[in-house]
Amino acid sequence: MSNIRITKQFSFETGHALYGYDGKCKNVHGHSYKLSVTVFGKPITDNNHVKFGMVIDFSDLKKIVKEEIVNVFDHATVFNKNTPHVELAKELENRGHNVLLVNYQPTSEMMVIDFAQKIKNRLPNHITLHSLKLQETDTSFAEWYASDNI
Ligand SMILES: Nc1nc2c(c(=O)[nH]1)N=C([C@H](O)[C@H](O)COP(=O)(O)OP(=O)(O)OP(=O)(O)O)CN2
Ligand SMILES: [Zn+2]
Repeated sequence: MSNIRITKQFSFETGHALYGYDGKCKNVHGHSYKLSVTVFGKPITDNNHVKFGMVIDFSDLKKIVKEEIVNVFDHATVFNKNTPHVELAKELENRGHNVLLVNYQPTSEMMVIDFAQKIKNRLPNHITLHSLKLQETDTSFAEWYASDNI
């Protein structure tokens, strides 16, 4: 049986600020992120299996990505907890805002690395994460490929 790649796309609205950055993105601002998740494996050949013909049910992939990423990042503002932005984050949190402190600078590159690890940890053994594409704006995106990270 052939290996087949399948992709599911997600979107979420997230705020962030790049502490120490030398451009406008040092300011708190937000993006309508688009995330494409591609996995590969062999379609199930057992015709008695409820998932017959599927590599992984799109719904099962959706559940993983929603729980690990979309539900966590959507309408949250992400700050690097290793910067003075932690003070701002605490203030916002105290005022009831949805704040996410991460251990990295929240660029698209670093976010996509984080997302890859989180998704890999949740995939069944017979399914491999092939790639992620995280689109920050219409013209800017970062990609993670398993083949680039062997
Ligand atoms: N390598 C990276 N560069 C930048 C990132 C990033 O995550 N990785 N992030 C930002 C800002 O957060 C923001 O995304 C602005 O990006 P940019 O593409 O410059 O946005 P514009 O609105 O100027 O896009 P145009 O379509 O060119 O108008 C900055 N850099
Ligand atoms: Zn930005």
